Amino acid sequence: LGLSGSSELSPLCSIFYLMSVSVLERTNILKRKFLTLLFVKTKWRLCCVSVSYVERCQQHRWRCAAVTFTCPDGGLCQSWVGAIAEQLAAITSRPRRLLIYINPYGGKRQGGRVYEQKVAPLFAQAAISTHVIVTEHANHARDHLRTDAELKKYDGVVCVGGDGMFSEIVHGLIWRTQMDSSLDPNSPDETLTSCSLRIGIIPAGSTDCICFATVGTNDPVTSALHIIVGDSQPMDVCSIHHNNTFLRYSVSLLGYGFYGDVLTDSERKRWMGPVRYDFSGLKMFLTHHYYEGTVSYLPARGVVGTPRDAARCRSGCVVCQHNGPKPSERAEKYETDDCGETIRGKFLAINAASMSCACPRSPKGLSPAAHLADGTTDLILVRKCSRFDFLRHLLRHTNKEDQFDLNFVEVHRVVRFRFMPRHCQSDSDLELDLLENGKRQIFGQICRDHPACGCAPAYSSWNCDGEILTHTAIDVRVHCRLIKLFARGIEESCDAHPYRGKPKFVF
Ligand SMILES: Nc1ncnc2c1ncn2[C@@H]1O[C@H](COP(=O)(O)OP(=O)(O)OP(=O)(O)O)[C@@H](O)[C@H]1O
Ligand SMILES: CCCCCCCCCCCCC/C=C/[C@@H](O)[C@H](CO)NC(=O)CCCCC
Ligand SMILES: [Ca+2]
Repeated sequence: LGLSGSSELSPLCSIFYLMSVSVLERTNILKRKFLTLLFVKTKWRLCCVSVSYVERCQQHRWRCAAVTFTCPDGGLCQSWVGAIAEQLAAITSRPRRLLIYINPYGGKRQGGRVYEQKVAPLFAQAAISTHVIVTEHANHARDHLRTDAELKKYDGVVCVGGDGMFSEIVHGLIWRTQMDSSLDPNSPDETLTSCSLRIGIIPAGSTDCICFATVGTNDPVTSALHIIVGDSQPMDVCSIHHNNTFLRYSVSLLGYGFYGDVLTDSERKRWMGPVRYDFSGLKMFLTHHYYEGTVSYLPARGVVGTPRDAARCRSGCVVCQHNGPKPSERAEKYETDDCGETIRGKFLAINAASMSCACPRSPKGLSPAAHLADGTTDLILVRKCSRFDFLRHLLRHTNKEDQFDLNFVEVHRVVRFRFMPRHCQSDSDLELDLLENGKRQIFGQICRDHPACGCAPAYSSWNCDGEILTHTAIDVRVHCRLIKLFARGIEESCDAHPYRGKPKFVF
């Protein structure tokens, strides 16, 4: 059966479960329509073994397929089943028990249906036991993971929802892990402990950028299959602090200015569903606000790769392997005053992308050459420019042109950065600010909504993986490979893959 050695990437594709391996007696076969043909063709008393496996399809999608082997001898058939069962039991990376959180209100509100119809049957066939919690309010999953969940009982945690739901799981798990290690999450210099439980994402949100950028598609069945085969993909996480107080973690986009404003505006339009981002995106593009401030950053040293590379982070990425955490280096403390480079200016957007942030809206992402697990984030600064130029920059996220090849855009690969909005910078600035704010408090809302008056707000908000941050002055630090996903990174072009399409069986 081609099961000898590691079956993970055999020409049979990944034979991934045994639950559906069944020995069917003649009477059963008669009842099953799909096997009628088999029965008709065969004259002997018949035994069958059905083996399910993963088949690669187009655009990084995976599907479950099955092949049925027939055998005239019941004893031989049982020994096949025994041999396959032994091979599967030897694969320890596959999860047996999962804790699952479903957000019934994410994206198009289809999370519950998607799970019941597409995912639960696969988990059942794969003999994975599940404990399912349908969340009742925001932060339900995070708080349950922080304190109540009996994590020892599980091999992984799965969220059914979007990036916001994933963020809840990340916050719950990281917090719990640091508490168990007696670490202080409020200290930005703490070397955090990596979470041992892997996280699975069944995409059912509006952007689903973490799923898209780690799997290559937003497809619940594909994600379920990556969980079942026990894939593992480490991921960087940024911690965000304000005055030595922990605010949040970020794994994808941390954006001030344009993306912060889009998020703030779109939250008021949640009832629209995913299309809210298009409305708010257009509105904020027309509003064209810029923000003043100072960005200081520590460039990533001794790493391979730059944000302008043509190479992409793909399954088994050598850049991630090379740059992964090295005990002495990653424990290094950066002195508070040593913040490498400083840039002061007027920005339409300040974005930090810890991974590509590829999503259906932008298939190559905000920073196409960013890496999932290299311990760095790409800091993208878009300076004040004309609407026309900003549109050129934005549109380049959706085509093959380089969005960084513009004189008002710069990008740096960093391990830590800080942002200080201009009006927070000094006492004299603060006085000026108070004076200006007096006017703005009266006109603030009007000015946000009526840009024609020419009075722009002084502050934007940070969009942290789709959540709004409460502070503008922040200190951001990358923690290399703090979490792991049930994923393997995007595989090289599926169409060129030797195992794509119908597998060939050698008997
Ligand atoms: N039962 C619930 N009721 C209300 N809100 C919830 C519930 N469960 C989770 N949430 C919150 O809903 C928010 C959005 O959910 P989710 O991320 O699943 O979808 P989305 O925002 O549409 O997608 P995306 O994040 O991909 O743009 C999350 O921030 C989460 O905290
Ligand atoms: C006027 C022409 C505009 C063309 C713009 C195309 C640019 C698209 C880039 C998309 C980058 C998405 C980054 C992902 C961020 C997620 O962590 C976050 C949570 O789901 N989503 C958003 O904030 C939602 C952000 C949606 C932004 C539109
Ligand atoms: Ca990274």
